[in-house]
Amino acid sequence: MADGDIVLGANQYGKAECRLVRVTRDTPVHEIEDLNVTSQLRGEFTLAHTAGDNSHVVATDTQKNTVYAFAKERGVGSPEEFLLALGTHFVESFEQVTGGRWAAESYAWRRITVDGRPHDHAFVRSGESVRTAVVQLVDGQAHVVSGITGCTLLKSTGSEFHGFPRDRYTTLAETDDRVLATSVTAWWRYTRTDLDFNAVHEAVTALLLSTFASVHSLALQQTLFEIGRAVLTAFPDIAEMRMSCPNKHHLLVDLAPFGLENRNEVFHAADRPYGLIEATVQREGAPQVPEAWATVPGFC
Ligand SMILES: O=c1[nH]c(=O)c2[nH]c(=O)[nH]c2[nH]1
Repeated sequence: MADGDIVLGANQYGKAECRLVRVTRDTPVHEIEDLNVTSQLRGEFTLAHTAGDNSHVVATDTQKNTVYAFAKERGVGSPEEFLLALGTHFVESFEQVTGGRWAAESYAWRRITVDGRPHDHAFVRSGESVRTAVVQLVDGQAHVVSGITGCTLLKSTGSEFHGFPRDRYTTLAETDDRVLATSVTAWWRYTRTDLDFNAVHEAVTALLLSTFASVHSLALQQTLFEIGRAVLTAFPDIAEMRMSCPNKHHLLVDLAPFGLENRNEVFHAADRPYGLIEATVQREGAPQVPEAWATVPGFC
């Protein structure tokens, strides 16, 4: 190959956003699992790009069909297990597939209550956030990163912000009582693939919420770190946690022109611009695994 030749770099391909609803109807009490699954293969696909030779190309249509067939044959169970099964299948079935990325969002439903009783087969979309998972197979190693997105939280007190530097452009008043609101996107990386992912996900989410509520916040940065610290302390199988949180500013409305006092009661919920606070919380000295994060959107 001569210097200056044009060659193919990193690539992956697959079917994005396979919307999958699995109904488990072995008894009159049905269960539903609702996912949006993306499958992307990596491996030896050079000739498909450079010569139009598709002999290695597992069609994206086949990848989509596999998602639905697996839902029938093995069920979902948890998004993480489902994605691990998909990835393992493609790597083991096709020599040219050396790895890939399998991702899912999952949406929660709860039963509709009728006459005080949960209905057998009628549901209402619920959930305060969307659950997310990314499984990657890289050099024979499985990386599992789970998370939540769109989890909107608010504290009406118990939040301060002061002590920041002031220069000629600073107008923000110091405060020892403000509204703190955010929409959490969080990801955490597991060190194992044989966990009860549903149970751990529920427990991590509950701990995230309770820590947000109970930490007396001196800044959103501090709240994020405390959430990460709580999660890593409680779950030894989680190696690190990343969070991306807009600071959804609630601006005190000046009611003085109307002769009214505003004692932290009336706010303008501003939508932009917003502070954007992002942080990783990790165990000191633990090995870094950048390949697990490379395709998780929005993180440095
Ligand atoms: O929690 C906060 N962190 C900041 O960095 C910041 N900056 C700002 O203007 N308000 C806030 N609030």
